[in-house]
Amino acid sequence: MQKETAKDGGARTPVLSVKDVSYWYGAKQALDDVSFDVYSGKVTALLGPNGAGKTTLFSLITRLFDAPTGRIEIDGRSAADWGFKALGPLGVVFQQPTLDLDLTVKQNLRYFASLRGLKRKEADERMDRALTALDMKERIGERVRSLNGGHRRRVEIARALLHSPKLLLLDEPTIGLDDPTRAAIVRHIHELARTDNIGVLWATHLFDEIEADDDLVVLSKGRIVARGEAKAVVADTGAKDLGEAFRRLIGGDAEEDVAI
Ligand SMILES: Nc1ncnc2c1ncn2[C@@H]1O[C@H](COP(=O)(O)OP(=O)(O)OP(=O)(O)O)[C@@H](O)[C@H]1O
Repeated sequence: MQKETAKDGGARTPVLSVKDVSYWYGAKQALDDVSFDVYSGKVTALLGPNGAGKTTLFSLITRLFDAPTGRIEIDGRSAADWGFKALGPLGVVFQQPTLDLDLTVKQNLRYFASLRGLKRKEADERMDRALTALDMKERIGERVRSLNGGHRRRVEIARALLHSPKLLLLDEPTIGLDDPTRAAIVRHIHELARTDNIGVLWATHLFDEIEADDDLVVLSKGRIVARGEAKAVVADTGAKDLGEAFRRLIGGDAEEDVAI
């Protein structure tokens, strides 16, 4: 597994390591030799326009598909060697919501906790903690149907945190939300990464969701075109901000829906 030297001189081990991964849908290549790492306590933003390959990458990490080439390790374990056990340290929020609208927040979370094998007392404690971190504790008894989009998203994130994952995958979790709600979720996730030492991989096409200290992976047409701390990527391109850096990096692949 690749290691990286931290600023204090110590080696840090990635909680997610993606190495030389390629993927084809028939003759169409969606990912081309993709390699990067995600570290504990940090948000890694996966930035790319529509069609760059972000969802395909998430499908490979979560084992919805098998990677025909390369290796993916979560907390040092590859699913190729460990099967679905390798996914234990993983929490996921997919693009499409998957809550049961007719159940309350509590019922949804309890159901998920039981699938994860958590005992009732432990599940309730963790539920409490995750909902508090996301400012949703007061809504625990409400039916999900009565919540707005932003609050439903927070419940999904709380659910993904119940089993104390070391790695959290978020596939464009703020899609369809208004700006203040987006900003609140971005802030919560960055705080969670720091306080709970979780490695976060955040797929997005919105520059304002990325902080200067975040790690950044820029994906274009299935290939990584830049990788490093966001501020270093901006400095390396000589751009004035991330938006300009991104346009320079992806050139003709820039699309209008990639927003500053
Ligand atoms: N089931 C499929 N069959 C064929 N091609 C596909 C399939 N799914 C995705 N692709 C293609 O693979 C490439 C990567 O798609 P992917 O959905 O991973 O990108 P993305 O960055 O997640 O985009 P979006 O933000 O729109 O979800 C695109 O060119 C897409 O058209």
